[in-house]
Amino acid sequence: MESIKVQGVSKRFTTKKGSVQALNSIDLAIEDKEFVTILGTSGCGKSTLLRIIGGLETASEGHVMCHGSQVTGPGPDRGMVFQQYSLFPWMTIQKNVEFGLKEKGVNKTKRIEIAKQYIDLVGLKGFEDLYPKNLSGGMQQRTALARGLANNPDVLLLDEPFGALDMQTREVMQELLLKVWQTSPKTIVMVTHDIEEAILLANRVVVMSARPGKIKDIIDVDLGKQRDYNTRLTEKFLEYKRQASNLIRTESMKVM
Ligand SMILES: Nc1ncnc2c1ncn2[C@@H]1O[C@H](COP(=O)(O)OP(=O)(O)OP(=O)(O)O)[C@@H](O)[C@H]1O
Repeated sequence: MESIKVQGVSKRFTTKKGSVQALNSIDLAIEDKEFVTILGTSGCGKSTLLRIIGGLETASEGHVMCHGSQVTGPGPDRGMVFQQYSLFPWMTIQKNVEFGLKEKGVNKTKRIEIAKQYIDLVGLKGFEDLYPKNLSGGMQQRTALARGLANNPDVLLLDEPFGALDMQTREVMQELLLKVWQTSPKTIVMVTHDIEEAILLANRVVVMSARPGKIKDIIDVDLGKQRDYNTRLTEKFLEYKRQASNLIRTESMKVM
């Protein structure tokens, strides 16, 4: 069953300084419980595409369907996690993770239980009563991920969620996300400019061309579901990396 269907989506931004064609005729169908990563050079329109799927931005042409309904704005069926973790600074970690559940009307006992479960999953047990400012960037990002997961949306949209993290924390978070997807699969669409991350996590990598963003190629990643850090060292992984790197290099040359 299709989860997301992007049909003929183009986007032009008009500002005082002129207009920018960010996306050009994007067609993309994402199956239920797929993990799709969107890879491309800086400025090719990755975030714009994700924001249109999330309903935070409108398409100039075309539309997006989510489980058969046209996307006209943000909705609880699509959760988003951004690079800037956008936590509420006046709320504790526990309250931040509970926030979406409260909005959905989940009763107090249940939401405390669910929030604790996800705080535990992202390795923040014991930090529940602290405020975001008391945590490192990596811990804040883990909180944002826990909040996104706790809401249990049908579709999780991730915009460079690990972009600001140091390499080691980033790898831990990638494995964590893989574990979550392996144990409770859901549709995930993630924007990244990290080729290895895109391959390690996804079952399909969408490679975009330089602006105006179009889909240049889609790589089917056949690495099985049980992946971990060592998967990066396999021949198959390196072959996907070669393929994606060549596509990206061609596009980067066009920009320069
Ligand atoms: N709100 C906006 N107003 C005007 N132009 C915009 C707006 N948002 C994005 N753009 C432009 O649209 C193009 C695509 O931007 P977008 O952020 O989607 O690219 P990206 O691939 O996510 O880039 P990066 O990898 O650098 O984050 C860029 O040229 C950007 O400057």
